[in-house]
Amino acid sequence: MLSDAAPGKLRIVHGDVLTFKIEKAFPESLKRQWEDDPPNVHIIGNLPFSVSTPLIIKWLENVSHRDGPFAYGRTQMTLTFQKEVAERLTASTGSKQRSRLSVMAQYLCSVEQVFTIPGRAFVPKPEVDVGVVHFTPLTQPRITQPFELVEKVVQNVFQFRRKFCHRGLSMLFPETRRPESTGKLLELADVDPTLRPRQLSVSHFKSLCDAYRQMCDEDPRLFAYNFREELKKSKSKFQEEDDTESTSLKMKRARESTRADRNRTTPSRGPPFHKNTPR
Ligand SMILES: C[S@@+](CC[C@H](N)C(=O)[O-])C[C@H]1O[C@@H](n2cnc3c(N)ncnc32)[C@H](O)[C@@H]1O
Repeated sequence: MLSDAAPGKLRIVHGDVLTFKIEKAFPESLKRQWEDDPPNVHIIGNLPFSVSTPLIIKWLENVSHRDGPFAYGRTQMTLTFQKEVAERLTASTGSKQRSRLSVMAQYLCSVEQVFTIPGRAFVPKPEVDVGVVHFTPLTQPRITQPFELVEKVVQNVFQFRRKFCHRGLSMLFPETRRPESTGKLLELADVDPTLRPRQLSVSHFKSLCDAYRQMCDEDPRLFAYNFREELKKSKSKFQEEDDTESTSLKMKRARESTRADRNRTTPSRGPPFHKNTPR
């Protein structure tokens, strides 16, 4: 109905925004250089919250690779989120809402919460208020390391959000050399180990990512290290040891009970009888 009312001006595509190839949806002529003003392509979305949060992570990665919707240049986005998520996306250093999402969004984009829509404005009324957030990709990202590396550092720091930042950072390194490597990282980055994750600015994260990159270049196996896998391996090793121990314990118990059985049954059979002994 809408596209009939605006012939040639409106095209409605029925599809899944998570898989739709926006980079093929508009004419090539709309493409701009990255450093130019944003192109005449604007993404506006009011999606379910279960879609908008994974989508913004995917789109931030696209910003860093300059592909997907950002093949046209610095495509701007205006999207709705649950108010708390909107606050996390825009949270400044030191604020209570400061999180992984704040750093990942702000190192790549200028992010602004434009307004809040009260839940009562919707039918049916959602449980929460809605935040409208505007993103413009930066001409120069504030951290120049690969997205995957930044994501790994930021994620490790924020997994212990109430502890000092050295706690989360230490998990970037294998257990056997955790204290020395964490010390080296913090020294190279010149970051105070007793800062809490939410006190770290984007430039702190830049220094940490640059230092971690230097350490990964010195030891090419380091980036692939994942403490969760180490934990899983050592858990399954303990489990195996546990299993072996309980198997040998079971076998020992079985041997003991057979022996006890034998001892218990022998007397019941009575003394070995002699042929001539009357029974
Ligand atoms: C909150 S409603 C918004 C409706 C309308 N756009 C508006 O602003 O009033 C969310 C809409 O997103 C659609 N939707 C849900 N998941 C989607 C997905 N993966 N891809 C595209 N649309 C989706 C739903 O069908 C629903 O129409």
